[in-house]
Amino acid sequence: MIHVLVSDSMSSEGLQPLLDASHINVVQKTVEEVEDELHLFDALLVRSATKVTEDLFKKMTNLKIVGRAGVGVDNIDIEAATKHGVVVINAPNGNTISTAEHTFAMMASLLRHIPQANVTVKSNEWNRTAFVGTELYGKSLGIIGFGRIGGEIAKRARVFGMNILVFDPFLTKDRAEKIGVSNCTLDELLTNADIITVHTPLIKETRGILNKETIAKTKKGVYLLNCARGGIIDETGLIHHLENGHVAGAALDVFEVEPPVNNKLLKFDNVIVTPHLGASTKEAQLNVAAQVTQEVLNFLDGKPVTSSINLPTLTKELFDKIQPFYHLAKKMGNIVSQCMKVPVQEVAIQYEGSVAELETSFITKALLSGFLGARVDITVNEVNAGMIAKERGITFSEKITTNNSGYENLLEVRVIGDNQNFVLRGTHVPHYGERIVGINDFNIDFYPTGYLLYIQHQDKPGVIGRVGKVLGDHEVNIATMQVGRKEKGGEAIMMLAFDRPLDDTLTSQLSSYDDIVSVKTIDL
Ligand SMILES: NC(=O)c1ccc[n+]([C@@H]2O[C@H](COP(=O)([O-])OP(=O)(O)OC[C@H]3O[C@@H](n4cnc5c(N)ncnc54)[C@H](O)[C@@H]3O)[C@@H](O)[C@H]2O)c1
Ligand SMILES: O=C(O)CC[C@@H](O)C(=O)O
Repeated sequence: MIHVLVSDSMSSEGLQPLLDASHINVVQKTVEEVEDELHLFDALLVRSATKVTEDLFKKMTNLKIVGRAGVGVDNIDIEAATKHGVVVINAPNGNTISTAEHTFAMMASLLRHIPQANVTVKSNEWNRTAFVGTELYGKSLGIIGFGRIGGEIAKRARVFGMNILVFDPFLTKDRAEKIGVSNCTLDELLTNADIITVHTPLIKETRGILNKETIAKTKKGVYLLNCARGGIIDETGLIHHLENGHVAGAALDVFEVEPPVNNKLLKFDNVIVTPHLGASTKEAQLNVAAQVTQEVLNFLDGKPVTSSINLPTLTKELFDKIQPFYHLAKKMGNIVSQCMKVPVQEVAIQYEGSVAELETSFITKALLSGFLGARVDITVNEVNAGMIAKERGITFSEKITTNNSGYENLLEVRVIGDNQNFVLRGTHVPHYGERIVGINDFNIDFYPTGYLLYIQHQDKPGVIGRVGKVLGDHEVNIATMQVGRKEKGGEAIMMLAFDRPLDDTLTSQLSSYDDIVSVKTIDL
């Protein structure tokens, strides 16, 4: 049974496919309510209320995936997720329209004083002169962060006859041209905009992008909006410029601390606020819940996820192509690790032939996770393999080569360790399967599975017979056996496969023979 915890409120219609799956147990409770059972859950679905911290990852020892029903993942410690090998996915576009519409509604409300006027009429006042507003038409709207939401706001603003100024350091010329906007510098936007709205993620570079100094560069009487994340507009800086009258008004859906506690911003008549409602529509909640549900179901079924934050994203088509190499790479990493029981400094992977045209970074991570999984005592997978390698001082690299060694596709891993190097080559033959075709300088051909015995020996008469006799004496049946040598009478190797693990006494006995250089067991 797979256990999924849904710890924030979510559209039950969106969650329905998870609720319907007979092999999945869905628990809809807060983290605090299931404190004693946290170690059971395979998947966690959240909105913004649950704080997914390092501490929570430590408690959720079985966790494999966190699904964020929304865009912003600032409530999830991505670094900790990666370290613990947990995939994080989000629902990047399910609430774009709702948030753009909310921002627009806030902008219109701010300039026409609708919330304030509403309160007075309901208090039996009829004060028309106090609420003279400002038109949006002809005004310059500065959009900081021109992604999905920023783009939708621009479309709406154009219909309202507004001029659009955009600041986004990552905006491509193509996208800007397609939407008909031009990217300017932050200073140009600040000095020319009548209204400024922020739509970036909350990251180091955007925290306080509008602050006491930058707001001072804006036009006197500017209007500011934040429907993205609290902290993108620094609240202290904003308060300063509301008090001195430089800012004419602000509309805030988000706060540095939510819900706001003793927040001075709530005292200004020209500040209008909503309780983080940008994505709160029936449509957006259904969209985001349905998106993460589908992604989590795909992931739990071993299918690719398309909106991962800490994994390369793959389409189903690409994933199907990669899968054979993914499994081969994982086994190759595992074999090398078991053959090289010494400290390792470098793992270099080379791709040749058709495999080189695929998303090799994913295959590299699979190989690395196979390699590290055999030598560290924590969960290692494609998510955290790079980070764990780095922590342990192991550098890794990948290279595409145009060499042609005769295989349709070839993966080669070269591992450099203390006084020892090891090279392994593998290929995947369609409709036939994975083959290991080279160990160091030896050509060989075996199927990497089960219990293997790798023997380095001298190419002399009687060695193979002696190995066979020892195994026979111990009643061990050899499933398959491959031999390889460089030259007659020189160094040679054997790779034997068995149906069950071998005793240490047997491998010690084999190692004691003069013509046998080394004996290594490999369990796959
Ligand atoms: N209020 C809500 O309920 C609500 C709902 C949805 C999203 N959000 C917030 O809105 C944000 C934007 O959502 P989106 O879907 O448009 O995201 P997005 O990823 O499509 O767009 C973000 C844009 O910010 C830009 N950016 C990054 N760093 C920048 C910088 N230093 N300066 C300027 N621009 C920068 C990126 O290039 C990108 O184009 C999200 O991160 C989320 O925090 C809030
Ligand atoms: O869960 C919510 O309602 C807020 C979501 C929103 O902030 C987001 O980043 O997608």
